[in-house]
Amino acid sequence: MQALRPHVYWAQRHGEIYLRVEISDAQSLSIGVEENILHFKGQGHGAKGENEYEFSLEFLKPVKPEHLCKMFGCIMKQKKPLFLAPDFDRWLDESDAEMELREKEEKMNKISIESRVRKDPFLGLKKGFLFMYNLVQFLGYSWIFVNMTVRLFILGQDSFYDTFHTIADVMYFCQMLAIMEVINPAVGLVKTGIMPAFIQVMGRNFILFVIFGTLADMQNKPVVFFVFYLWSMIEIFRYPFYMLVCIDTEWKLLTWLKYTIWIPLYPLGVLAEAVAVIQSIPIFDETKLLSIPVPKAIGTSLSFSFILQLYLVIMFLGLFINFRHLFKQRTRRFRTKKRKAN
Ligand SMILES: CCCCCCCCCCCCC[C@@H](O)CC(=O)SCCNC(=O)CCNC(=O)[C@H](O)C(C)(C)COP(=O)(O)OP(=O)(O)OC[C@H]1O[C@@H](n2cnc3c(N)ncnc32)[C@H](O)[C@@H]1OP(=O)(O)O
Repeated sequence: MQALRPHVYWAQRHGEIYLRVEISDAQSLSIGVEENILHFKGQGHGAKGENEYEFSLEFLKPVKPEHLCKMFGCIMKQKKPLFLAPDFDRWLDESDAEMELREKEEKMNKISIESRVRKDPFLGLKKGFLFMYNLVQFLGYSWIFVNMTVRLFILGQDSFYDTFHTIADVMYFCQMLAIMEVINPAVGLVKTGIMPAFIQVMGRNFILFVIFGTLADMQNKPVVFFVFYLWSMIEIFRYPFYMLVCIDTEWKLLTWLKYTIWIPLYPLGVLAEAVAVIQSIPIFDETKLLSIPVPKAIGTSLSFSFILQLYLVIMFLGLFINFRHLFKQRTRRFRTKKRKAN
């Protein structure tokens, strides 16, 4: 008895080929691959009633028997045999297939990220700590910003002259606490570089503790107002943004502000700090405060103003490093968001 060919439905997706052989009550099935040829043999109820059915299919490339389902590209070498029909139930056109592949990849990525995240038993504690840290900073800087704004409205320009005496204690507290921003990436609490945080925290603390803190003559200058106001203006957006990060939430407007408002504020902040440094130079020269003693052959002492002139150069280097860092962070943030939206 000559074996008959069954109806075979064929569908191909990116990494898989589906062959559906239309035989019911199939028995004595023998399916195998030799090099690039698939052999099928079986008995059952098919297109010509109860019979033995068999067919062979030649593919373009050899197929390992253990990888029967792992074939790529256009795999059939011969012209489509007459008994082979497309299986539209499983059929995906190219864009569907691509989309399915992308969805699969995204699912796998999500699973791998989730499993990595789940591995950290202290994650809740870390997030709780960061949330509290950001909350305290937010409250501190909000108090500074609101206080300065209210005083500006009530007293006008007069408020410029006693900013330091009204605000300094809270600013000292917030800026001391901000040292955590260097420690956090150092101990792996936040995944970012230490350098930008170090530049910012040390730069600000230098102005606060050395320039304003040690010179009483600097404390009633209007420049204090501008420095403190510019610092607090970014922080009232930055810390609530971080707080939301800690509870896996996002407010789009806040994200946009956090990643955009530094563009005018950072250069203005550095400019205000530079003005403060320049204004302090004659005071340090006059008072000889913090001057460094040198061997008598060279002179009596090295004025601190020399260090300040050096600091002015370092400051613009710091501005350049951090501006570039903030710009990169911004591009990364909005590029990732855009990709997610597409
Ligand atoms: C005596 C020696 C001195 C030596 C130094 C001399 C240098 C002198 C130069 C001084 C120039 C300083 C001038 C400066 O004082 C002027 C001003 O500040 S003016 C006001 C305007 N300022 C700004 O706009 C700056 C704002 N600051 C920042 O954005 C950051 O503080 C900065 C350190 C610059 C960058 O921070 P970071 O690298 O952490 O970037 P991101 O904010 O994007 O965060 C990265 C990821 O980490 C997560 N993260 C970070 N911190 C926290 C936190 N506290 N809680 C929770 N999560 C946190 C964040 O979410 C990011 O993760 P993801 O991307 O997944 O969201």
